[in-house]
Amino acid sequence: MAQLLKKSVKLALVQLASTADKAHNLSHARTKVLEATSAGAKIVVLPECFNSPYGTKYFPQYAETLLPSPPTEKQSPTFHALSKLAKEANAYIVGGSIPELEEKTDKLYNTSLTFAPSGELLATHRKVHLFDIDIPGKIKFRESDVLSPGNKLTLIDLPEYGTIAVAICYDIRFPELATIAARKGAFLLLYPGAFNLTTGALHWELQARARAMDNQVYVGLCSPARDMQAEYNAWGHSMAVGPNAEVLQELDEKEGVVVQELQAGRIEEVRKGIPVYEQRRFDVYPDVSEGKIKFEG
Ligand SMILES: NC(=O)CC(=O)C(=O)O
Repeated sequence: MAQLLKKSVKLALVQLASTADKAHNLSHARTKVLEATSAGAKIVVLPECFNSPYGTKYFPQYAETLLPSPPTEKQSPTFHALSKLAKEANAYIVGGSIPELEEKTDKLYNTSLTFAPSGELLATHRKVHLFDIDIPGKIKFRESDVLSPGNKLTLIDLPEYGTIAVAICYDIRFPELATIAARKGAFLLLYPGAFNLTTGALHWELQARARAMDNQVYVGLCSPARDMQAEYNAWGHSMAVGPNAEVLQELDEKEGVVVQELQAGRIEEVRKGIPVYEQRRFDVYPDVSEGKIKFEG
């Protein structure tokens, strides 16, 4: 059987310290991405809301318009900055996420853009599951007060390496997405995400390792660096997890870059050792990757 990851590749998770200044954030992202690609990374991931503060009141203020595609420089400076950077860095860039305004409907989304080394936009993922939680005395957050949810799963073919899946933060809590992506052949699940001091301590590593373990694939989580002056304090701890659910590398809460080699053949080795892939009982329960699944917007 063909290997899911066709050849070994270095993945970079760029944990950025972002500010309220979008232009600064974009140029800082460029510096850190080039640092990662100088270390050999060919797939580079940025954090959720990497060019703005994270919070419902900021989404309208920082939103960019992506449709019709390609947008003008004025409609989306981030689209153009990332496209140019992918070309300059000669790498795939999974551009974390940005607030998006769809002008036609006046709806806002939390959206991730992935670019090829040619600078071409390969895929757009709008966060499917909105982050609405209320843990008394700890944290209340309601993305749905201002955002609308995306309506599709996002699988992206990187011709030299194989298929990756991109989803955003709270999406990781819904294992169906990960399972469908893995059964459709993804070797890597990527989640730009900004957990916080409450949920990060509880679930960040657990979610990453669980998605890797359930599916025997690589998982990458990329957070903003923690800023205790900001209203929302991100957890940090960007991490790369292997197909045996082992944490391969993890940052602390400060700015930093993980560069991790993903090994061709490792997924198959893990699946051979613990062959749950062949032991599933779809005669007893349904296969969630079968049936009606939306991949197109
Ligand atoms: N910020 C998120 O979308 C999700 C999160 O913080 C959590 O699931 O916890």
